[in-house]
Amino acid sequence: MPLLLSPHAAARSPSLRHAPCVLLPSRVRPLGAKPRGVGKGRAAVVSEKLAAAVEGEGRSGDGEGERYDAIVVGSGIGGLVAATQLAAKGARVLVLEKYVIPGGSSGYYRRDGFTFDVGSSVMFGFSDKGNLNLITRALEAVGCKMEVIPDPSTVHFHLPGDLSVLVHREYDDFVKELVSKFPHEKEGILKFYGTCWKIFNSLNSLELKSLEEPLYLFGQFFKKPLECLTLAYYLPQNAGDIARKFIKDQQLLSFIDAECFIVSTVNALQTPMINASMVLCDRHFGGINYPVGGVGGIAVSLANGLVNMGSEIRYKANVTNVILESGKAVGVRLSNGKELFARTVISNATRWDTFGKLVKVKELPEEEKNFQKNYVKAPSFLSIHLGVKASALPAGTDCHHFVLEDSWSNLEKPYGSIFLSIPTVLDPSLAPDRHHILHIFTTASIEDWEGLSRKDYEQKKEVVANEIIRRLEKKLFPGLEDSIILKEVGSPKTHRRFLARSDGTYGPMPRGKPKGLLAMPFNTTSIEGLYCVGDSCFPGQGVIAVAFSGVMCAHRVAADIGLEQRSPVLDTGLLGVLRWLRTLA
Ligand SMILES: NC(=O)c1ccc[n+]([C@@H]2O[C@H](COP(=O)([O-])OP(=O)(O)OC[C@H]3O[C@@H](n4cnc5c(N)ncnc54)[C@H](O)[C@@H]3O)[C@@H](O)[C@H]2O)c1
Ligand SMILES: CC(C)=CCC/C(C)=C/C=C/C(C)=C/C=C/C(C)=C/C=C/C=C(C)/C=C/C=C(C)/C=C/C=C(\C)CCC=C(C)C
Repeated sequence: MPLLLSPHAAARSPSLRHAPCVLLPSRVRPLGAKPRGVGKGRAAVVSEKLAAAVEGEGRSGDGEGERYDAIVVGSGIGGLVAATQLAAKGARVLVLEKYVIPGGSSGYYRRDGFTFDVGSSVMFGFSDKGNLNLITRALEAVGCKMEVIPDPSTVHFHLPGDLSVLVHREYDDFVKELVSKFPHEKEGILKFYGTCWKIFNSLNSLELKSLEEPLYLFGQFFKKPLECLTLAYYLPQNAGDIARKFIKDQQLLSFIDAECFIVSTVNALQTPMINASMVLCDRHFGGINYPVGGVGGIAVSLANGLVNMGSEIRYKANVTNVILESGKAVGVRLSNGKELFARTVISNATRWDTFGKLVKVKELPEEEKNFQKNYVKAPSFLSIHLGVKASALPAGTDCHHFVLEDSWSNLEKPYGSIFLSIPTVLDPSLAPDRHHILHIFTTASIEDWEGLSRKDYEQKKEVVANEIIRRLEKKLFPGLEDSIILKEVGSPKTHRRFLARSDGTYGPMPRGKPKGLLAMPFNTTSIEGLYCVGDSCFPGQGVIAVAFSGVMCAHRVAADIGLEQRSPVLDTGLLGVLRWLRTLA
């Protein structure tokens, strides 16, 4: 019978708590490591170090009295990339994670032989070419390489009016498929996606570092003037406006809305053109690649790499305050009262949590008021993890699906559209033999789940999840319900609690129609020594997006603590101009 347990409860059991050190890393090959079974592999050594860190036996005891170069609050991909990039530049970093394993919404949990990804299984940036393979590069920076499985089809869209579009890995196949559905819009299709390629190629030609660091930024303008000007031109623009220049067919425009919605939780008119171009092209350029062993392996590898480079990560370390001295961030206080000090503090909590909870100031800084004027918390989501008998899926089933059955007007409504990933199509090792994982999620807001008794809450999870499963059974997989052997449902409250995200939010979304990415804050904050990283920083939601925010943050922090070149005069000028530009949005 279905189990209704918190999906994250698994990681609290002592045996599973050690799982990432023993099992996931066995699928992670540090660069140059000996094959397994030849001596004591480096992976094993790294794993032991992580185990020690998890147990609180890291290199420097409890760390009280020490002063780090940077303390990172939170070990989401944004926080881990910032931490590992800094460690690779020679900084001494301490990562403090409230939960028991790394990864945040890119974590994992195991149950009854199934390895579930907590969040998305659609991985961009994991190829071996170009400059935008930021996940591959982040791992390489700490000496790791993960084996990946190429996904032959990015997403299979099942849309109103029985419109079915499969996004093939090969761009030409995708265009052929789309043109076959909208032959009268062939030219518009080529022009819209062609514009995306122009932007993507510009992005991919740059060496990606902090856009808040003038020596780098001006250097890039000098080396790649056309590409930088192209990006500057599209920075304040949105995908929906560009699409409307070339395309008239309303259904095709709605398809582009759905394309944008799955990466930004808003329609195309609200999705920055640069972000849309990034995902609509990288899926064909580098392709979508799934890490063998599950998405959770990325965070475990980064945490391993961090420890291996002489820095630290501590779990069950709940930061309650950023300590300010004369208006400067100098350290953090934990819920157990311990204080830890550093030259800089980097928060991977959302900006709402950072400035709503961790930083105790009388008034919200202007910069944050501006952020909250432009962005609201996107709804949270309802997630359903299923273990099913393989017989439920027809042969050749694609890995990722997006389902919106009846009306385009439901696209952005709570429970309106359904995201579905079946990672076992690519990596069968995630489930017992002859079984699959179905990870289903749909947007839902926290208000809908508050104020219920325990019994009503559990009942509601069961009712809402069953309705979503019924819809999938009707649209895609007849007999699905009878094939379920394991079911776990997470509500917005689950996500708020276990991901430590305000209202369980999926990320920031524009309050109205944004000026592209112009209003999105970078990593510095109005508090000296305090930086933010993650999806409430430029360029927003997405694992690869937060990885970029981590790279940018590490570069800016490294310059500020003297590990990279800087010019204080140019810094003041550029940061002032960027602050002013944000107020124009
Ligand atoms: N929002 C979601 O639920 C969700 C789902 C799927 C994928 N994703 C992807 O992941 C991205 C988010 O990555 P991210 O790097 O911004 O961060 P994240 O939210 O994934 O991770 C933040 C980490 O910080 C920890 N944390 C927060 N407050 C803390 C505190 N006070 N003390 C100690 N630890 C604390 C959390 O436990 C969590 O592990 C999203 O943009 C999205 O693409 C998100
Ligand atoms: C500095 C100024 C003002 C001007 C200078 C001009 C200049 C040089 C600008 C440079 C800009 C740069 C470098 C911008 C870089 C932008 C990048 C790298 C953006 C990346 C965006 C990535 C995104 C948005 C990725 C999103 C991915 C997501 C959300 C994936 C998840 C998918 C799902 C949740 C869907 C699951 C789907 C199914 C169907 C199951």
